[in-house]
Amino acid sequence: MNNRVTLTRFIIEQQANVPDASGTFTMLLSNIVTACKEIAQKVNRGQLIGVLGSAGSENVQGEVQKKLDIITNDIMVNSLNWTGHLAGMASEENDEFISIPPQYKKGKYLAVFDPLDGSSNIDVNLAVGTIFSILRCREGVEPEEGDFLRKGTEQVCAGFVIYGPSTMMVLTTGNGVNGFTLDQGIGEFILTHPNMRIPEETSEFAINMSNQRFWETPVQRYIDECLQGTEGVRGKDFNMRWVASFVAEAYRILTRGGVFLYPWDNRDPKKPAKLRLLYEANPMAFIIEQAGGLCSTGRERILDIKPSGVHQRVPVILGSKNEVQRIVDYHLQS
Ligand SMILES: O=P(O)(O)OC[C@H]1O[C@](O)(COP(=O)(O)O)[C@@H](O)[C@@H]1O
Ligand SMILES: [Mg+2]
Ligand SMILES: [Mg+2]
Repeated sequence: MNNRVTLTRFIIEQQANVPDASGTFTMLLSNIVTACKEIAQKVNRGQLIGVLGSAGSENVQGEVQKKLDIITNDIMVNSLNWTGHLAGMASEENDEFISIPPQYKKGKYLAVFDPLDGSSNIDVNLAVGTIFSILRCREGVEPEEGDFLRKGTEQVCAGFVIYGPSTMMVLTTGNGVNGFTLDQGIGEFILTHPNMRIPEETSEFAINMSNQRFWETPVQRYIDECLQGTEGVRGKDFNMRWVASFVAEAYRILTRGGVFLYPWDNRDPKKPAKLRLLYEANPMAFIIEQAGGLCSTGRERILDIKPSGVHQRVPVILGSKNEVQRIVDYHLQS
């Protein structure tokens, strides 16, 4: 007998425990899974199908778009807009939120996503990913921007897919975190990492050190103390990693602990933070907290922030509980 648990079976079994579940959410998630499998195929075939390189355009955030940023966004939008489960969508790659075409029914959920995270890594063949979050919406109506501006605590589901040596999906619906590996042979995600937990202690940090001179004092202090190793107040040596792919950093932390910082900095006064709240920080914060970690701006829990805009950016400090708490304490003391 085959005891492998597919993602589809996992979701259906979880929904069976929810009274009055209509199956809508299960079907929505299944559509996201299909989109991510298609993206995995494109990423994997790379230049064989001519998808690498720049598209020569800019997105709303003034970032140069890669061809794959656009291709993956189209895949997500076109896989989800017809299903009848969504009232609308918002994406990193679209200035305004995305309406459901008039010929299709509007549903009771909103999907927000970063279709290709870490896209600067695509041309150098390093891991990239897709991040998504599902929110509730007033049913059957054309949403307004305000419908998207919900606190992270209100997320119904958050997940990310990492297109690495293996393609994996990490998912939470607020009941722990589970990891699934895509079995290319049968085209199904299989539960391989049940109940992922982040160790509370760590001696590994991830930060873009090239921004050091722009950080605030609490972050300077924390990193200085890590670098002093056994000779400093921490009394132990730290290791450093920086993949420049949020999904890869988060996955590493879920697997072996660690702390990730993309903190506030004063490099560009118009852009004091890099990561976007709705479709990067919030879904990751939900996952990290569900796995026993913490996620903060340094001054505020990410999941408690009331969003002010669909593309709002926030400082992000996440990972092993005791380490994030230490950095938050340094902010409180400053
Ligand atoms: O290039 P930097 O400044 O190190 O920033 C890397 C960060 O930017 C991101 O690539 C932003 O995501 P996008 O690629 O979706 O814009 C994160 O994945 C990563 O953590
Ligand atoms: Mg991103
Ligand atoms: Mg992106």
